[in-house]
Amino acid sequence: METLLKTTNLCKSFDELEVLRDINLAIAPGERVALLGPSGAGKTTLLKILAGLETPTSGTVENHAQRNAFVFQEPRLIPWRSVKNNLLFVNPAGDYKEALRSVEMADFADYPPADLSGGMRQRVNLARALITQPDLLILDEAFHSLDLGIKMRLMESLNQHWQENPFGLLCVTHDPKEALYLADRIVLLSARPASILAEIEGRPDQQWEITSPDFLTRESELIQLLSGKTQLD
Ligand SMILES: Nc1ncnc2c1ncn2[C@@H]1O[C@H](COP(=O)(O)OP(=O)(O)OP(=O)(O)O)[C@@H](O)[C@H]1O
Repeated sequence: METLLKTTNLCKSFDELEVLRDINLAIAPGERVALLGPSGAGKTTLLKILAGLETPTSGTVENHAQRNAFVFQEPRLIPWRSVKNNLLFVNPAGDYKEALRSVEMADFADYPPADLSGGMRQRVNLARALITQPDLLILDEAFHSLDLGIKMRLMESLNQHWQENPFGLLCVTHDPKEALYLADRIVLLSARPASILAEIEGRPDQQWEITSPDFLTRESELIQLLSGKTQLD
């Protein structure tokens, strides 16, 4: 299998605190993977290692992506630039209008980030990642404080972007709905120290509807699995 991103026996401890244990994760070009795990398990730490913001205690990361885009939990917009100029800063030739439209922020191009709500800043953060046309997009709870309606529409929009130009996606979430909707494959993590418990199928095809009986059945199975009511095979 051609690999876009691969971790081998990745381990991380902060002094005595063991956070990641032997994470072996591989993502192929154009593949979408969700990391689903309990709060405090070590998911953000894993993404920070992938972004080069933390060093692993042991193990390796291979990243073959040409253009990586990271969306971290807290928006990291440049405060003195308008929304539009935050996007043009990362890609001066990019279509900022289209990027803002896809996150329903087209009317706010000239706003400074300080005049937006937290959820709006999160959406601009996502637009800023999309405008770089990444071949690897890494999302850390990118939709966490958004209401269900906008969350669904943004996930649909992300899906559209992917269909037009498939990119590798690694998204970290607590939300089974998000994992099932966005990802082809779901990696379940244990509580800290995070290790991989299981890998299960996510979205089966492009026709997958979030309100279909099939989706709801899978969602409830996943919730049971996460709450420990079902044994993994
Ligand atoms: N720089 C650091 N120094 C010491 N401990 C840290 C550091 N960064 C994270 N930790 C600890 O590592 C553990 C995992 O944190 P992390 O943020 O990776 O979890 P998470 O799975 O992303 O959580 P959540 O889903 O709640 O965001 C926590 O116990 C946290 O306190």
